[in-house]
Amino acid sequence: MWCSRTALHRLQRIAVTPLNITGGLTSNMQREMSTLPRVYVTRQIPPEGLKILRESGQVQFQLWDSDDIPVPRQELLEKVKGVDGLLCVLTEKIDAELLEAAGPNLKVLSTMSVGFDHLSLEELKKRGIRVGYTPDVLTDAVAELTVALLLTTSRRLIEATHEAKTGGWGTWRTLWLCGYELANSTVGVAIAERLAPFKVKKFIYTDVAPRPELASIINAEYVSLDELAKQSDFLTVCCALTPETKEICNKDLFSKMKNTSIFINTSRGGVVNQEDLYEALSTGQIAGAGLDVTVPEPLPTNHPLFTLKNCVILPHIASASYSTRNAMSALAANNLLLGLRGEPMIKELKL
Ligand SMILES: O=C(O)[C@H](O)CO
Repeated sequence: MWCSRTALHRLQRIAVTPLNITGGLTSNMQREMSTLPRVYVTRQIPPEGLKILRESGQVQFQLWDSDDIPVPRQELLEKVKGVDGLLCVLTEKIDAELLEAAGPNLKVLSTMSVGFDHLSLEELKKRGIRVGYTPDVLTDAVAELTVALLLTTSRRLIEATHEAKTGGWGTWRTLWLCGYELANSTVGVAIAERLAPFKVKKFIYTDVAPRPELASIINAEYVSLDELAKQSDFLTVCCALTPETKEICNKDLFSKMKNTSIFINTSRGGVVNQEDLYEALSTGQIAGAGLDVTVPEPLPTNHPLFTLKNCVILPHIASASYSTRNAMSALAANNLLLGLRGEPMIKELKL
């Protein structure tokens, strides 16, 4: 079903169901719609984004009308043929095969994500396709979840509720289910503002270069990755997955961490070598890990990491609040429309 605002408004008057839209169109309406840029949306995105697309009057779009399963690859390759714009989520691999299938009309790709490791940037650049993405609008939700995951892991909340529910709760014991406190700790982070009230002693961070404007807000010290590993009581990872950061959290890094340290990852599973992490957790090299992201996703339920009491695993929900997902959806829709109009996007990746 291809939708545009004008056609929809007129159709409301003749009260047909959406599925009958194409059949109910007059030839004028069909002509009007057929001149609009065609867009394929690979997921049933949250309502704010869909509303923007629908009411823009600027595009006709078709969508994979489900949030429960991703569009099958074969279907996607068919649907993108000849489109001018594509709005995708992080489950779609946008590579040479897909761009070939889409053909030369494709001028704009908009992903409803801050991460872009599912996009082949080189192939997009080669074809002059502009790329929109959704940074910033999810920062609060991700920071909140990171704090929740950090506290859940360090204070062993999953183990504790399990014990309470399954009869493990005997007498009050002096060291039972003890964890690690944020108070007086050193935290290597990008969520520092959220953690400041917990009386953290020191914030440290690493990046390709110091970021004094940001660091000064929270009084964080720039250190090397080695120092970050050595000093952090809580180490949180929030970098993009790129060839440079692939498996940057590996045996070498874990071996430098204190065995009382907690490792948190809310970025991409690919920045961690999971075998090395399993080793570090099971041998007591580090105290615990909280992961919102893994390789693969979903992580098979028989994966060794699930057997560890000191590993808390969430199903990639860091940005999952209603308001944030709607904001991401709206930003992705607006990026797409601006791109198709040849205007600067609100958030555009520099290729
Ligand atoms: O890349 C993103 O936008 C996030 O991982 C989604 O939660």
